[in-house]
Amino acid sequence: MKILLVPILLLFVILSLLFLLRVLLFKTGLIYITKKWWRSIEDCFHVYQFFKVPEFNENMQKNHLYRKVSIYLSSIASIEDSDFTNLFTGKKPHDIVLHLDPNQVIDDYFLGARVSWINQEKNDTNRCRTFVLKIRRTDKRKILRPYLQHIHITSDELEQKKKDVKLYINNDSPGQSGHWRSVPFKHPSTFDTIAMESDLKNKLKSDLESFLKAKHYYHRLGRAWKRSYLLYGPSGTGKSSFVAAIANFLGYDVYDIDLSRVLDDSGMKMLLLQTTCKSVILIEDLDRFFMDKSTRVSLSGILNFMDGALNSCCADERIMVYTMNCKDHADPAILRPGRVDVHIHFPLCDFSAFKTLAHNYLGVKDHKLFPQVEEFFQTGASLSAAEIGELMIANRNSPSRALKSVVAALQTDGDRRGSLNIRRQWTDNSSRKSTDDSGEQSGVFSKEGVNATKDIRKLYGLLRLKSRKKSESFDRTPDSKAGQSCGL
Ligand SMILES: Nc1ncnc2c1ncn2[C@@H]1O[C@H](COP(=O)(O)OP(=O)(O)OP(=O)(O)O)[C@@H](O)[C@H]1O
Ligand SMILES: [Mg+2]
Repeated sequence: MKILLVPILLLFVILSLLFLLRVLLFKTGLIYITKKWWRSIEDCFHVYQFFKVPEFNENMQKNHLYRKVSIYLSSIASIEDSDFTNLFTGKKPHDIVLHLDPNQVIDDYFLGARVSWINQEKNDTNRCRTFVLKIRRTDKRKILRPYLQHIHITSDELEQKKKDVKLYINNDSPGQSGHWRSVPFKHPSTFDTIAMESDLKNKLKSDLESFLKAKHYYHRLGRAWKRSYLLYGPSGTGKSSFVAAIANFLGYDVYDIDLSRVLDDSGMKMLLLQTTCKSVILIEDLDRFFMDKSTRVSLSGILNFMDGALNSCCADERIMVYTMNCKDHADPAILRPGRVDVHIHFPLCDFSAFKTLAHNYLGVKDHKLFPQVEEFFQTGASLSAAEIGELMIANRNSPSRALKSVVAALQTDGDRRGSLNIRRQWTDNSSRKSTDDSGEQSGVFSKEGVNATKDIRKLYGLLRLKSRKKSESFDRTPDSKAGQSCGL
């Protein structure tokens, strides 16, 4: 027995010592000191190359690579883990930016290799600042080019995200065409705040994302790298808010064209020429253009504008958005595939959109009045999201009162606009397979309805209750034909 006790005791002592050592290393920070020592020993066995990125070139012009490296280094994880770092407020509220201290060194890892950056600052009269990249000679051939490319791409993306979005408004005066005025774009609308079928919303988001990646594809086809969306539907259903959500999602500036202020077709061309890439170009209420003959722009002026026909450099990386209340008055030439890639219908509210609004505006996910509200929607009554939103804002302190006021408003929805909006569809024609390797689709993204006479509305509502599941499926409507015609 005694013979066994000694090794057990020994094992216990060894384990306790190891445990204590672990606590000592990790709790006191000795592990970092050990790692540092190990690294400096390791460094002795490698040959390094140094690459300087000075802030200015020999002509004292700014070196853009310096700015990109600075943006990139502020974003990498190792700056947060470094022994010390400078914290500054960013451009946006609550934004905190990390900056290297003079002569601070931080590590970065790329394709399994470790590189170091030194923020070299000379305290002479010119206060010349340089980033120095230290890279192992053995890694240089493998990673230098892709690493620099990675810095370019990452810093561009970060800049795009941080950029203040601007709203441009055209301001033509006699003798001065193509003049834009800008103001900061502060619209808070995002894809999360828009009440819209989540499937449709996700499809639109991925449509935008795949467009962004399709530069080479468009150029290979000899086409302007642009994507155009037609948003149509009754007033107050979220068309303008959706444009703001697109701009906020992409970080693109918005150029909002007021056709009544454009002097002529050449003014229209000048406006397009003055827009910058990475922007949303918006023409609101395009249907009014066909009814209101007072505008000085001709149909061909509009068509050329939509095509970005001047040349692809002034239509590249643009999202064109047109809004309308109704497509009926639009010239078919405007709606033809290529001019409008995607048609999105914005219907009046249905019960599911109402629930999203109740959640966003009142913080309510469920309520005893919901079944009553649903019943009204099923009998064809409906209101626009704007109308429901206003009622909810006015009664935001009392969800019950807010919902009662929505019920009362649905009760008095005399013209039963909602009955035109009964069936929900995502018209997605499988024959319209994308030819775009980025996976983009053209088509109609719509909720569309059928006409029902006043007398059968109630009956229809009951029937719909039974056949609801069927009507949720993909369906074809006159719009889906339009979608087919847009097919890629
Ligand atoms: N689908 C929606 N989701 C969330 N809010 C909405 C929605 N539709 C409208 N709203 C709210 O209603 C108000 C008006 O919406 P918006 O201006 O986007 O409508 P619109 O379709 O552009 O109307 P119009 O055709 O009259 O220009 C906005 O304040 C917006 O917040
Ligand atoms: Mg609008």
